[in-house]
Amino acid sequence: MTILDLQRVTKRFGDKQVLKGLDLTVPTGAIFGFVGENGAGKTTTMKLILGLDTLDGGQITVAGQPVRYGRAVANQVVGYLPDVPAYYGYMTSTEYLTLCGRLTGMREPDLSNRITEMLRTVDLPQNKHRIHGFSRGMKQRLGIAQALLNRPQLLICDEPTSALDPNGRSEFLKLLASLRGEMTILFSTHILTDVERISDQVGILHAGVLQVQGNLTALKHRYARSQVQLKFASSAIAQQAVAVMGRPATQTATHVAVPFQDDYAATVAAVLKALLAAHVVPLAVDRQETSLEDIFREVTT
Ligand SMILES: Nc1ncnc2c1ncn2[C@@H]1O[C@H](COP(=O)(O)OP(=O)(O)OP(=O)(O)O)[C@@H](O)[C@H]1O
Repeated sequence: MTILDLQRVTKRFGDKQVLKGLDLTVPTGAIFGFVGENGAGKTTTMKLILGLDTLDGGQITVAGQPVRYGRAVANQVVGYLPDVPAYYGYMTSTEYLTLCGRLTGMREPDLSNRITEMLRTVDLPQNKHRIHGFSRGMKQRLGIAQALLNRPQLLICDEPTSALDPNGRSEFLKLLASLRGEMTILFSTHILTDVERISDQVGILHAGVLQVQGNLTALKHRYARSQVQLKFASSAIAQQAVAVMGRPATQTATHVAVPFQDDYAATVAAVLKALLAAHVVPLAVDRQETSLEDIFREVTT
């Protein structure tokens, strides 16, 4: 089942063609990490999904319903957390959520019950504190409470962790992960380790199209690069190691990566033999795993 489907979507601002025929499919129930360089068009794509901007070409459907600019049909099933949520700072979180709920047609007593439930979900106290005194992390959590108020099937978050410190990020990711199974989540980010931590699906936007999309584990398998990684005490020793190895190797500061075809053990044995013969001793030897960052670099450069 697919909750979100973009087909051949194009979008231009002036003479800049941002989206050039974007196809994107998000399976129901996925946590989808949407990544791309600055200016790749992630926010633009999210605004198009929300019907907040006009499509130049192509089509978007959310839960089987076509999205049209300015029409909120699809928005009844979508919750949105913008990159910089705007609040009325003089309100308390309960007052703010009450306003949001009323604007979307929620009524008492469902609204009050839902607000209590959502504040508990995002771990915010139901008290008289005004939003202007909230930390960035608390504001992001309030943003999620607002986005979830209307029981969306699809939650869209635009760079939700970029302004948070490591603890705030970790808590926020746990909150998103705790929603798994209740809804589908599409979130954009530059922090690839965040995607690796909670996403099962990933899409990499580059040059106006999705260069790669799919299950993260399958992608890592597909892009797996077989390399032995060696660590040395200094860059000078690493450089010396490359010189005595007699095989292709890439040095990055104190590390040297040696590609191999099939046999990890045989490669390590041959490399160590050459190094020890020259009295060059590595501090560590490891098999390099493919990270999302490796895949990102490969498809965007
Ligand atoms: N309303 C607009 N008018 C003109 N240009 C725009 C508009 N909105 C976006 N752009 C341009 O479209 C391109 C894509 O912007 P967008 O914000 O979608 O990228 P992004 O991938 O979200 O970037 P970032 O990661 O930096 O937030 C950028 O070059 C941006 O300057």
